[in-house]
Amino acid sequence: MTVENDAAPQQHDLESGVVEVVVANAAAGGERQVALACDGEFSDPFDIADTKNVSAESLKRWRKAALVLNASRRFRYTLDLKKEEEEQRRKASLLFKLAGQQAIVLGTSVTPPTPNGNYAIGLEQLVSMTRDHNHSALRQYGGVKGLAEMLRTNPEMGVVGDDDELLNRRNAFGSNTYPRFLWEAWQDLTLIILIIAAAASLVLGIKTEGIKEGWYDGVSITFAVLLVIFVTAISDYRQSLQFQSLNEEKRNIHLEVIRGGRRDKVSIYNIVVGDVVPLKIGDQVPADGIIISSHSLAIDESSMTGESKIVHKDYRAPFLMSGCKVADGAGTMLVSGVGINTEWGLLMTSISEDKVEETPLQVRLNGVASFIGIVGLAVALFLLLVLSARFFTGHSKNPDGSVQFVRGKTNIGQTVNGVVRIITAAVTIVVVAVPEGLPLAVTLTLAYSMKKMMADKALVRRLSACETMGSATTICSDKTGTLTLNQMTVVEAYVGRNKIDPLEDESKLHAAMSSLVHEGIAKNTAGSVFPSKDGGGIEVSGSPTEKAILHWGIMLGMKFDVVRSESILLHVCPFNSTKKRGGVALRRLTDSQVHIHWKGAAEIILDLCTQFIDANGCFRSIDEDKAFFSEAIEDMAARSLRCVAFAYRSYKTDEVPTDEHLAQWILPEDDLILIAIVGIKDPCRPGVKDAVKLCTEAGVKVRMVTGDNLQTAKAIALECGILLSEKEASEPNVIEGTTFRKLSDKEREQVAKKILVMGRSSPSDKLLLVQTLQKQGEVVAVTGDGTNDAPALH
Ligand SMILES: Nc1ncnc2c1ncn2[C@@H]1O[C@H](COP(=O)(O)OP(=O)(O)OP(=O)(O)O)[C@@H](O)[C@H]1O
Ligand SMILES: [Ca+2]
Repeated sequence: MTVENDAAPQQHDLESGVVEVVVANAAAGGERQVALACDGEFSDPFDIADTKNVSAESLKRWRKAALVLNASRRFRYTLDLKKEEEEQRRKASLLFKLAGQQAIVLGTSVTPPTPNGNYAIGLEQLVSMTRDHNHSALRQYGGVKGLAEMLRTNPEMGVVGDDDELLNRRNAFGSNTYPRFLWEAWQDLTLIILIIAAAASLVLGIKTEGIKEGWYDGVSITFAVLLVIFVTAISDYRQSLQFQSLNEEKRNIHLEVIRGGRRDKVSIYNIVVGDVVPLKIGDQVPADGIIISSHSLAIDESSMTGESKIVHKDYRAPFLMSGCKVADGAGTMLVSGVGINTEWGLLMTSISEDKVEETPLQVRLNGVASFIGIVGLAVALFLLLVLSARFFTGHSKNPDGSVQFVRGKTNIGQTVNGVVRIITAAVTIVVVAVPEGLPLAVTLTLAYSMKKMMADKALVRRLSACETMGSATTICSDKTGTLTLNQMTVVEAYVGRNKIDPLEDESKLHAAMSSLVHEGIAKNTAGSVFPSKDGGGIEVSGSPTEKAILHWGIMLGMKFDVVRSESILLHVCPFNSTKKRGGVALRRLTDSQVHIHWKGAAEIILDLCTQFIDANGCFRSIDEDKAFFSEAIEDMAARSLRCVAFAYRSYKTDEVPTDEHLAQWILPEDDLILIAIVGIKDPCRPGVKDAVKLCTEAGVKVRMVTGDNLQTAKAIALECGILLSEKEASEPNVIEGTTFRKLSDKEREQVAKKILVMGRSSPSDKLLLVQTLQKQGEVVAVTGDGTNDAPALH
């Protein structure tokens, strides 16, 4: 699913932080989706935790099947998710090792490349190099550059990307899909007991009462059993179909690739070998590949290795594995393996899925049903023993008073009849005791509610979420993208002390000044500007905030490609939600000067500035004017604008770290010179006010927890009814993340309940609030669309 998010680098956040109920927003054309989570398991679509029932022996037994009946439905009293997850990770890492050994058998020696159709390298060589992380092979193929050449792709422009070429690549190297298997199982103790009982009744009935009368019991039990089996099977089958389509949807991540110099959004299934894919924090590595360029790139490989370990990747460790997450930094990769040819694909085909999950209520009811069944069985056995003992010791009498069994006198036929009567009584108890319909009723109810929610365009990933969500007492919602539309436009801008009005009017700016503005916008961005497909206009990619800023740059007359080519990037410190700023270091080609540009939350950047540039292009100390800038920011924020500031500093060329130390360079952020401040409008989502009101009336308290400026948050909260009046908008109802963080545990508990708006919160502040509320017995729902919401959602 595509999630547009403002917090810069997250596009597939949902995949990184999933999430119980996913509500697709119909109004936004299904493009935007909001995730709700309630206290549950944190897994992702590519997560090993999705898979169950893996064992070495059962590996062999997996069959492809569409019909999924739930295995071991009866004897699970609790959902031990933690343990399950651990187990799966263990199994996954085992498989991973096995796969590794397999690869070794394939041979790690470097085979010279053999041509493959249009390409100078064959599938086998690519696969073995990628899977083994074979550095010497990569070196022999000429590094990532040489490999790109062999694969007929350009590290900057990507593949040409027309349909024919993509098809060729798919034919030569496969496509990025892999077969999935469902774990077929149906085995249900109560039903088995009933089937045996039915058979027994049939035999006994016919034996005691003859064919004509005796079949009633047996056949009616069989009928009941069949009815239950059919209804359960049909509902499970439909449920599994729904889950299948849902999973497909969930896995169908859309991501940016560079094709023909443009940034295209394509489905993960359409990635081909040779594609150049930009990666940023929160993204998932969509296929196996090799790094072309990277800046502080760190990858979370826990989904592959089972150990939760963040690995740093650069030209020294250039191999990326599909299915892993980008934990930090940014980079671009060259795809060298897709689908079944990746480590992940291998794993996926060997692990089955048991998709039908149970809610806690279902598990408990199943437990009760099983328990009653077992008690019934035990009582029946006990009865059987007692009656048999009585019968064979001559204690049971016929209605006429005669003893039923006398040793030596009663003939075999009569004895058998007596025993059969006893067994019939026992079987009757079993049949009566087994409450088969109980779990079935719950399954049907849930399936029905799921269907209803689907009709409302809400995908329920975890059935238990419906139950838990129903008892939520409070919602912690993020702002950007959930309460607001995440459609941003710059509506106000200051360059130096000058308010730019109209926004495209650069005429009052000093030339040096506007060149710095252009440099800051075009170089310090994770977004991009490129000609649109039809050739006429231009397109802008990136997070909504980045897009808004780039659009403003274009309005000012910035030529993206020209500005980009005027300097070389030395180092990037990508934006993240904790620091709330991102920076780059660049060397200008004209005068070899090194500039370090920062861009981020306005008041935070302003605090780092010691100077600003005045109308004549001269540097001036900021001391006297700081109040002016602070006021400008406050004023924009109070009108619900998001404020972003630009600043820069120059740096001594000879102090720039050498190439091998460049990756570890911590960009200096003191003594900055303020360039510009912009106010970005992000309108409230229509209907939010009513939704908040509905929640409040239902007794669910809505709180806003946002990474944005407190004033902006306050203004939006007033707009959408989370804050009812200005009067309410004071501490502790409205609080900054840092203030909340610094409180003692005790104070925090007192404050947490009162918080309605929390601004400038880091991802861990969001989590802290949720945990504090949970500690007080609240059932907390979390909504969010960004990686900054992931810990709290989890
Ligand atoms: N690409 C960016 N570059 C620099 N600064 C940014 C960028 N995007 C956002 N900011 C700044 O960081 C702040 C956003 O922080 P964060 O990502 O934690 O919150 P968010 O996801 O936008 O909001 P919410 O938590 O409500 O969804 C903004 O107020 C803005 O000033
Ligand atoms: Ca958000």
